[in-house]
Amino acid sequence: MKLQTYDELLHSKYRLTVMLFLFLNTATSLFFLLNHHHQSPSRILLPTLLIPTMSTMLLGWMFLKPQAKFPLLNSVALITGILWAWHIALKYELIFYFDGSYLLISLISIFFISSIALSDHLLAFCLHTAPAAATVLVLDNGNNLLMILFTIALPLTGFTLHHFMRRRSDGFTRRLMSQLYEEKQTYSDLSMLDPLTGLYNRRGLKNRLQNVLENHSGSHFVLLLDIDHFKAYNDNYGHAMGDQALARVSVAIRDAVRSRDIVTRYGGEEFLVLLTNVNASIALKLAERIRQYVLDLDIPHRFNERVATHVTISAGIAPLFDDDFELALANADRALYVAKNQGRNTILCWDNLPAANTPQPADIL
Ligand SMILES: Nc1nc2c(ncn2[C@@H]2O[C@H](COP(=O)(O)OP(=O)(O)OP(=O)(O)O)[C@@H](O)[C@H]2O)c(=O)[nH]1
Repeated sequence: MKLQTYDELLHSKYRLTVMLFLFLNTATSLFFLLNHHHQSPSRILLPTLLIPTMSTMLLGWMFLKPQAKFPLLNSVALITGILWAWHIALKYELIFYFDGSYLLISLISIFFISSIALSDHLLAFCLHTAPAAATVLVLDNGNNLLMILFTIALPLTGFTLHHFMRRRSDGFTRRLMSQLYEEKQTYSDLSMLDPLTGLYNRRGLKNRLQNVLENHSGSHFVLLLDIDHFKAYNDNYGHAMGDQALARVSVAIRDAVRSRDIVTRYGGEEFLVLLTNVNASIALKLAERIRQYVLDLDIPHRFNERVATHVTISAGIAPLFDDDFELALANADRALYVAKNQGRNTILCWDNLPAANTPQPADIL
């Protein structure tokens, strides 16, 4: 799960909260409307009519446009809270006997809606309950002060504590998510690199190649490079020295090309460079520069028979046509094969191969 999807989850939770809140307000006000006494003046119906009208309109809008920005929960909570307070005040005028129960029941109803729908939204909870609580306190005129204060304080204290606990756990989840995401990113990056040389491995190449091909721009060349007589180097200088030579050759290759070129350790002592957005003559120049840089490393190699007394490389180069990487690779491989046969420390371009030099497996020295 990405951070983005976690945010999406929170967003959809918020949307459901708003919808639940609107639904509960609609249901409660409809209940009051249905239980309306026929002899009561119709003016007391006004707030009870406004609540479901506003709520159903917002609900309908949220259903029809699920991607749209939702109404601010705090504003909706405050408006419905004021309408409920108005409803309580109007209805209180009609009650001729008073034992405090009407005000308490009204207050508990408002707290009931808030507790179910707004448990994760302390501010909206306060905005929705405060107008009714203040109205009840004023209308009660101190007769049931203790009882009303208790009815207000108990849920409020509970919700405040709940809110802070929730914020702590949300913060923890968010930090954990971003740490996991960063670690995943690091492992993903590392899985694309060769540990000995720090160059891309085949997986890294595949990933980068995909990006290059998606951009559809320019012409690209595949350059396949192989260290000459490396088996003899290993056999005579040891595997550890062989590793060192590989690492140094990798640096030389990386230094010789441009930052936009993709340098890969393609096999043991074989490298692949994808020269991007380049024409044939520049591609050849870059390949030649690699050959020279490797030679300039002056890594002694007495067993590089008939080539040089230092480590050298041979390379085959081929253009990437029609995004067909496999074909370009096969052509570069063919050119490399011929370059090896022509004496090594050589760069050969695929379209310059002499016809007679069609490679045969037995030709490899
Ligand atoms: N030190 C070291 N050697 C490696 C590594 N990977 C492959 N090699 C060696 O590279 C050598 C490749 O030898 P070959 O494929 O026979 O080719 P070559 O001797 O370079 O001969 P040509 O390519 O024909 O010039 C083998 O001896 C492998 O053991 C590595 O990571 N470290």
